Amino acid sequence: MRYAVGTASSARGVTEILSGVDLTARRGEVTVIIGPNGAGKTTTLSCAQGLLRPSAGSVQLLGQDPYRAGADLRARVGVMLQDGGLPQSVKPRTLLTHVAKLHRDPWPLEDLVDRLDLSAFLGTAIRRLSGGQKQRVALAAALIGSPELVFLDEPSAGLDPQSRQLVFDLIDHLRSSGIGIVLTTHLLEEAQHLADAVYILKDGVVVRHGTVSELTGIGEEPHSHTAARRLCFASPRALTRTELEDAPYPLELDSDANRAGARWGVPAIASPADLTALARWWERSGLFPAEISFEARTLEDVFWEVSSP
Ligand SMILES: Nc1ncnc2c1ncn2[C@@H]1O[C@H](COP(=O)(O)OP(=O)(O)OP(=O)(O)O)[C@@H](O)[C@H]1O
Repeated sequence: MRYAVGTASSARGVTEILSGVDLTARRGEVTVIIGPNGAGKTTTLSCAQGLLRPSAGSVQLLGQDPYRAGADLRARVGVMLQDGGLPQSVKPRTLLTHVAKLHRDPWPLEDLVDRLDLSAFLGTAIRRLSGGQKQRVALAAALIGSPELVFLDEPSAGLDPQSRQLVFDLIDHLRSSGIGIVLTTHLLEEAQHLADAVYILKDGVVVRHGTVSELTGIGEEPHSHTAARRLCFASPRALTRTELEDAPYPLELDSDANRAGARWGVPAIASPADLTALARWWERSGLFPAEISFEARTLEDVFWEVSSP
């Protein structure tokens, strides 16, 4: 799909926000969209939900065009927006009970309350709740209708570790119940942990997509000769600025300081030639690493690789 908006600021009067997003989310899977601020994640979700109409391409939501579809389709989809979108003067119990009544087969309220630990503030007006409490109420509101598919825009933003775990457990439960989940997050560790499929968006374009294993080159084919690896080495001494600038690849400092014994990471070693380039740099610098190893690459490594200019 593509999505363009008319603005006064651009030369042609139109700004294209999404210019090549091809995304499929499956039932019983967690599809995670990641990307820097302004990449187009929320816009993608809004088009997928039928809140915005793509200017080109098409969107199918449970087999229908969400922009034209009626209330029947909306009732089958749960949505948690980034800004909550909750009525501020209402109490969570009133809100959830009301929304439940709009659905044929709602999620039992007490079960949702337990899973999201809402009981302590069910009777407090939403405007008086903390940010993390509001997030959990917004998630409950997205789920109370027992949707077949849910869109969650940064569901764990601002949550403390315990609440985040509750949300993870609930997402696992949704997945194992066969519900499709599409979510955005800035927490790459969370994306790596939760995702069945990952889409990396940059400037309105999907620049990479696949399973975590496919993107990081780990997991399914650990001995694949083509998969990039992260190399770590322990430096026998601190590296000088000139040496760092001369390195054939950007180095990441894994230790707390650049000193003797510090560990350094090289994110993507993809071939023996890359190793040779690194060894040549060690030779030029008179460095003989005390230890060299390969590490599994993370989604974060891939993210930095594709988001650097
Ligand atoms: N109605 C609009 N008119 C003009 N520009 C818009 C409009 N809506 C969004 N944009 C721009 O589109 C781009 C993508 O916005 P979007 O909210 O989809 O990004 P995002 O990836 O969700 O960002 P974040 O991580 O900050 O939430 C941004 O540059 C934003 O300023």
